[in-house]
Amino acid sequence: MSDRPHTPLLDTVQYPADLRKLSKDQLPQLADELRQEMISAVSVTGGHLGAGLGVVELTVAAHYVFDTPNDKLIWDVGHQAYPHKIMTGRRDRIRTLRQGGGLSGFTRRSESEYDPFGAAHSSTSISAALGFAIANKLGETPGRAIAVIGDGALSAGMAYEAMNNAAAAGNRLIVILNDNDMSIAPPVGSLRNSLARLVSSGKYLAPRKLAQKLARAMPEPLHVAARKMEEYARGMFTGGTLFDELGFYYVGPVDGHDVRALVEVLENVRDADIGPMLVHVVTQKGKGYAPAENSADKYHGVVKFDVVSGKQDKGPGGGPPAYQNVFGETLAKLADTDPKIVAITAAMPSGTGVDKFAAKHPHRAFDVGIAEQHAVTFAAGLAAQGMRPFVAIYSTFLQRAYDQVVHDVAIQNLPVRFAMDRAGLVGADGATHAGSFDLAYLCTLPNFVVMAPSDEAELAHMVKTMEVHDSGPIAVRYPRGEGRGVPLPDQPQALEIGKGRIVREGKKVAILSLGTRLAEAEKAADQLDAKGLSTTVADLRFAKPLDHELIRKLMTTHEVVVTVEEAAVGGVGAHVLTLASDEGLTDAGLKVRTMRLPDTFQEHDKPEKQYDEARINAPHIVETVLKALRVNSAGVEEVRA
Ligand SMILES: Cc1ncc(C[n+]2csc(CCOP(=O)(O)OP(=O)(O)O)c2C)c(N)n1
Ligand SMILES: CC(=O)[C@@H](O)[C@H](O)COP(=O)(O)O
Ligand SMILES: [Mg+2]
Repeated sequence: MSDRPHTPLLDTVQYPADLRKLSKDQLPQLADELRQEMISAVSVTGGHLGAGLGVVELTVAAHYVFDTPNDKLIWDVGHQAYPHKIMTGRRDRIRTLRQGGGLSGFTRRSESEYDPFGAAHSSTSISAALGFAIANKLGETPGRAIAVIGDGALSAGMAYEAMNNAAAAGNRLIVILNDNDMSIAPPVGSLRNSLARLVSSGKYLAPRKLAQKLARAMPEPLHVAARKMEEYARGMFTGGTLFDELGFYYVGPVDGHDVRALVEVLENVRDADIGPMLVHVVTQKGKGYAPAENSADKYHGVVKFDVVSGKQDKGPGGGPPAYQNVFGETLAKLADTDPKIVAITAAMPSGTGVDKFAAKHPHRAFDVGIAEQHAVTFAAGLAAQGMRPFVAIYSTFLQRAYDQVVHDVAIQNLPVRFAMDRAGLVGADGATHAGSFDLAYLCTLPNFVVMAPSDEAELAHMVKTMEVHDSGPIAVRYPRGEGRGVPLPDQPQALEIGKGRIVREGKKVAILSLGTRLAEAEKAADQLDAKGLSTTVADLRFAKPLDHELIRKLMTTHEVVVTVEEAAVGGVGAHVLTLASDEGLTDAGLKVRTMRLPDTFQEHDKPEKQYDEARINAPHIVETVLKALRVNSAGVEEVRA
């Protein structure tokens, strides 16, 4: 059921200016209607549901109290910003979320003036907000910057780097910590315990008490007056929190679902002039929608679903396994007999398949939180001490740890194993999550081995290859989603490093494929053969080291060589061209064409459409070959001028 809810009050609010005309007593009803509208919208689009449900009241209160868009409200990650989008002039498009041509699933500067800073990778909000605040200070411009950051995102070092630096912003900077005691999975580490202690009394800070405390913190006359108040000194604010040490005035804990209390607390915070403040708001991920509240992941990310039952439209099931699960299960199996294997995830246990490993080997599985840099150097330390660490990180999130990859792993030639999931285009999450750059950023590093499987069985073999490769760093990249449906090997076999394979042999055209484009390469070869253009298809397997022998042979025996990969320029095509140039293979007139992702940040859409737009599907391979040969689509050679 996706019927639209009845929302009389919400219908009067298109922008925050409309919201500010309402009385505080009307806000709970508005929040209820906003929540219903969001559930209804996401039921037809899919997307990030639980996080947004948890911040409905916070969204209303923040826009009610602060002067957005002049005050800058910056949502960390942006996956919780759907209620914010509904309240900031985008309700008419909310049912296009994450669809081709529709609204982004995250905040985006190009989408609205109410999105002052784009996001999707976590833990950037405080730094960005500090930038706005300091710019206002230097420009003597009024306006605050408010960063809303989750407890999960607060596990990343960047958040502390920003806080450590924030004093200069004064009261222009406000951090709202949205503590729902959840990341995608339950949060981890000592920080979680520390936050739990702050909320452990079960009592929330009353706005009245906050007003008194803030008065005490203000300059002397007020301070003295406030000290005389009866309720002095026994409030919830304890001082001495980590945040105080970092120069913030800690306010909390505050009930994040009591919209009236939230408004009053934020009004007090807005009006206090005592330096940067951190408001600790306690919320529940999935709040107000029973199926989300009751599910283990709080409906962090969902596909379309039935609103009444909460049942998600996951299809019939029984299809090929997802790459992430092939990785996790293969590694778990190898670890049965290899006590040195350790698996590390940075807050993505299910997304990376590390949960499968953890189920069998809990003491050798580490979720380090959203801390990719730490994950990589932690693995480097493990490797230096003789362990076999596998760091499973989405390709896009590994970008954050590039210096650790170079400095801590590659330069020291340590055998850290990198499992890079979500390589290539990922669909609805769009450009921020596309794994486009890993080949470019890894293949240039001395010491690295870089692989890409063409199907799930190849992935199993590559995991085995990584296990036994103790002489230096090794990485494998594979896409989001299901495999091709090929049988998985009982005993994965280690591949010979730097050796590709011929999948089919021809004479005139050679397609060198890396990764799962192989299926498209084979389709293209069928079509080229049918036109009388006999085509070889090679599965390179290794982007680094390249199979020099294979490539040299194909380049000296074929008329056209086409490379194809699911990665940006600078990947395997670039390295094949470098090899060809180094060896003079193109000197005799060989035609080489490289097919790769375009030099643009592609918009969110269905992956198949994105690949079509990228022009690396079978028809595009055929077209590229025909153009290189100056042959028309009927296979007839064009007369050259
Ligand atoms: C650098 C980075 N690593 C991992 C992720 C994947 N990710 C997105 S949301 C999320 C959980 C964030 O938890 P929290 O900040 O508490 O927000 P909540 O979903 O609980 O509202 C994670 C791990 C990411 N977006 N960015
Ligand atoms: C917001 C975020 O970064 C994650 O929730 C991400 O959207 C998950 O992507 P997958 O669905 O590919 O695991
Ligand atoms: Mg959280």
